[in-house]
Amino acid sequence: MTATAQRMDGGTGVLAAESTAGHLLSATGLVKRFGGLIAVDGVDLAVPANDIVGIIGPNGAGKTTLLNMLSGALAVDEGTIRLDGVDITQRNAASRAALGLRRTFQNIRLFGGMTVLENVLVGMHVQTRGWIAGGIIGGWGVARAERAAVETAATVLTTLGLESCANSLAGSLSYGQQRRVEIARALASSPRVLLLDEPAAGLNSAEKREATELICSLPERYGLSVVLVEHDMDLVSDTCSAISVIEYGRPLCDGRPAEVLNDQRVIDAYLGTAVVR
Ligand SMILES: Nc1ncnc2c1ncn2[C@@H]1O[C@H](COP(=O)(O)OP(=O)(O)OP(=O)(O)O)[C@@H](O)[C@H]1O
Repeated sequence: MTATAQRMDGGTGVLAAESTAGHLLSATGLVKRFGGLIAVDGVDLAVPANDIVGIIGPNGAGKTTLLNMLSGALAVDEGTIRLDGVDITQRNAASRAALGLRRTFQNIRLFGGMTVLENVLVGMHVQTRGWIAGGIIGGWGVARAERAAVETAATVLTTLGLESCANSLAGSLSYGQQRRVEIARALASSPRVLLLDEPAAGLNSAEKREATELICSLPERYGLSVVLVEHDMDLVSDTCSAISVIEYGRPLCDGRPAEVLNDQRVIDAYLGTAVVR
């Protein structure tokens, strides 16, 4: 059974506005205003452990704003975000990252003039600082902590099929490989929840298939949950066990992919035609 098939058959996630308790990541009543514009208006989210949930909606619906609030890049105007039951609403992005909430960006943000390995190590700095401090206190020495970080980064690159690119400049890689490096960079710090903002944007169909396989494999391989914002409905329906739809910042509906992607409200607001599966 492929990773995709496993998700389609075995996903247990339920994204339910009425029940966010007991989930790894949950948000209730999130609101974000930009002046007079309400970009996110009362959105709830419930992400079970080891699951993949999707957030879809038309351009400008508020999906990236929602991810920015979850990651801590944007302050929340109203609402509460909890990670494993702990209220993280007032914590900044670095603090949330240290607790295991990591993200990738819609626009690739690699350092093109640095190697792939260096990019991954930079992304691990929140954790490596801890390792280095622990190393000094425990008598390890900085060099050993740094070696451990390099080994972890190299292992993630190998797992993602990027070992042969480790010493290449990130800017010299194909678009698909760069997106993969972004995910590797987030994975190297052992996140508990990974927020992916349009990971298939700009990919060709072969790269999209690879991205689908990779995303499907993440919960089992890394013991994490994924929140996926994406416009590619094949990727969404092949990876997510539950989808939430937002329109004009407000929740439109949520449920399993087959239900949501054939819901007339979603077809009218966003898809145009049903996605029959
Ligand atoms: N920093 C900001 N200042 C003012 N308005 C903003 C800001 N960021 C987003 N917006 C507005 O908030 C609304 C939601 O934007 P957002 O980028 O979250 O939508 P989206 O669903 O991610 O869109 P897309 O699918 O095109 O990426 C839009 O009307 C956008 O113009």
